[in-house]
This record gives sequence, C-alpha cells and structure tokens, in this order.
Amino acid sequence: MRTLFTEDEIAQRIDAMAAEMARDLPKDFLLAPVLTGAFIFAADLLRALYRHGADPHVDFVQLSSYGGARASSGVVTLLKDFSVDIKGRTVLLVDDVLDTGRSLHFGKGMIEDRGAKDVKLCVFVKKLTGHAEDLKCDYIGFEAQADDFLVGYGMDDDGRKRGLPLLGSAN
Ligand SMILES: O=P(O)(O)OC[C@H]1O[C@H](OP(=O)(O)OP(=O)(O)O)[C@H](O)[C@@H]1O
Ligand SMILES: Nc1nc2[nH]cnc2c(=O)[nH]1
Repeated sequence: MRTLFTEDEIAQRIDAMAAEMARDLPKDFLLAPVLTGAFIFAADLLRALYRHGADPHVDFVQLSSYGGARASSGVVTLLKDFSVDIKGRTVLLVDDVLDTGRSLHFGKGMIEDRGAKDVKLCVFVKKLTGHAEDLKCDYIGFEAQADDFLVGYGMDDDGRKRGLPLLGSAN
C-alpha cells in the first residue's frame, strides 16, 4: 500500500474546502453524503463546515455499483433513498471518489428528478480516468491517477480498509 495523502494533508484540504463552501453555499443547504464510502469524509467535512459557520441539514443516500470488486459493474443500484423531501432545496451531494462518474451522475439525476432547486457536487478525490469529463464537480479535494485503486478514508478493498486514516493506493 502506497500513501497518497497523509492525515495532515487531508485535514488541511478539508478545512480549505469547508471555508469555500461556507462562503458560497446558501445557509439552508442540505449535505447529502453517498453511503457507504463518503461517511468518513462527510463527518470531517460537516465539522469543518461548522467551524466555518455553516450548519447544514444532513440526509444520506446509499448507492452501490462495485460490490466487492475493483471495477464498476456498470449498474448503479439505489440502496437507500433520501429520507426527507428535497424539493426546492439546494443539495450538496458528497462522495468519496469519482471514477467512471456513474454514481455521481445517477445521484445528480435523482436529485433533479425530486425537484431540488440546485445541486452541487463534491468529491473527496477525483481519479483522472477521463471518463467523467461531462460531470462538473463543484468541489474536488484531491486528484489521483486512473490506475490507482484507492483505499482508506472511507474507501474499501472488498469491504476492508475503510478505517485507514490516510488515503492510499493498493496497487
Ligand atoms: O465514479 P464511479 O465509477 O461510480 O465510482 C465511485 C463510487 O464507487 C464507490 O462506491 P461503491 O459502489 O464501491 O459502494 P461503497 O461506497 O458502498 O463502497 C464510491 O463510494 C463511489 O460512490
Ligand atoms: N475503494 C475504491 N472504490 C472505488 N470506486 C471507484 N473507484 C474506486 C477506488 O479507486 N477505490
């Protein structure tokens, strides 16, 4: 396992992202983390937002397309929908990694279908796969190479390594 970004680097970057969001987003926005992978990032981001004066509502969705594999199945399955009505809201959809872009594309479509006023996309790390160029992310924490299989900071390798506090590459 190779370290890509340390705990300190992650904390600093999240603080800077939160400062930008607290400045730019409306006061009543909804933070929507995509389970499972984004739960660690979302928890740190939420607390950084609070330190910067933003106090959003939070509601989770759960999507799955990889299962235990290192390649996308190609099909995104909705495992958990929003628990609240998002009609008319500004929603910040938060995911851990952008790879093929299928998950965020699916999530963004869901939010638009449910009548949100605005949807912003935030990803902890964008892989430079070139597959997701038409999906505009408003907030990107880090970039990684297309051939890195990312682990840690919420990201799993067949269900393990989500608790690793840094971002690593398994290959
Ligand atoms: O851009 P994509 O190719 O869609 O890949 C990104 C998605 O892959 C992972 O989800 P996964 O399906 O592995 O579920 P998990 O979050 O439960 O691990 C990750 O959490 C992202 O949601
Ligand atoms: N854990 C993990 N999940 C992913 N989903 C899409 N790309 C990745 C990756 O590099 N690592």
